[in-house]
Amino acid sequence: MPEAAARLAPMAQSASEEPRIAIRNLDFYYGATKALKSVSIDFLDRQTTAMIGPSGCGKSTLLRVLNRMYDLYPGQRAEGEVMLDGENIIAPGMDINRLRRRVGMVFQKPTPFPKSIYENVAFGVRLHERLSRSAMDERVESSLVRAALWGEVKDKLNNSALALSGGQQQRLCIARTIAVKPQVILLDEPTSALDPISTLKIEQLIEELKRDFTIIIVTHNMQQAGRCADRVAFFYLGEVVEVADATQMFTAPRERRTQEYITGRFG
Ligand SMILES: Nc1ncnc2c1ncn2[C@@H]1O[C@H](COP(=O)(O)OP(=O)(O)OP(=O)(O)O)[C@@H](O)[C@H]1O
Repeated sequence: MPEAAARLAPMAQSASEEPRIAIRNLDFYYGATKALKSVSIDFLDRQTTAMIGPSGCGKSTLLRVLNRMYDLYPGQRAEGEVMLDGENIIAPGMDINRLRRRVGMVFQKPTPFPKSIYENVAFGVRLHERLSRSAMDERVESSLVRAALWGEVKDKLNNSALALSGGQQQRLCIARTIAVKPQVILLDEPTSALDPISTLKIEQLIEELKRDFTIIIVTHNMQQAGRCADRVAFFYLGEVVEVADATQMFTAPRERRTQEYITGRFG
């Protein structure tokens, strides 16, 4: 790991069987529509879990619960337990700013701010921490190094982020996310708008980042789930049908519906 990246890494331990997030009996409603039905699942620390399933099965809804994005919309509500390090994050009274610092999100389409490359990374850090100029420079550099973008942008940090390619913009969004030192990173189909080379770079990045973060990725791409994930969860009609190690999921799924989905018989 390059020196700047090592400075950002909170710890270097092997993957753990400890759940970072433990969800029990989670129901989610869009008004009268029940989009998640009694979902129970653990997301393990320093592992990548892929959520797969046909369109409309509730994958994005679960991501939206994990950083309480639904809070902004009247009529949307979650019931049950979503424990992050022992704290129920869907309970009233949860500090949403603190939660969003702990749970970062990268969206399907790259969403850089219309600001410089430097400011894109520094902006979120300033919301949470007061750093000296040199400490901020160091944070920006280490985040860009970890997002495998530093070499491409180090001489143009003051240029607009919007002038970067789509793949570079997505890595910048990952740098922006890790700069605030979250515990969990949510990725909602992060490569669906990217070319194969950029996709490969993001997948390599995910592999590297899981040493320090709990990663949850939604993908429609079975090969991607196979390449990136330690564990895979199959969702269908708002329910978790099966959670298994990636190898087992793709070679010997327990449930008939999982097998039908991963072999392309529906979805
Ligand atoms: N804003 C909304 N209002 C009402 N219903 C919604 C809303 N967003 C999603 N839903 C419904 O909730 C269910 C789950 O949707 P969700 O977007 O979580 O599925 P998904 O598995 O992520 O699908 P996709 O793979 O197509 O992104 C679907 O039945 C969908 O129609």
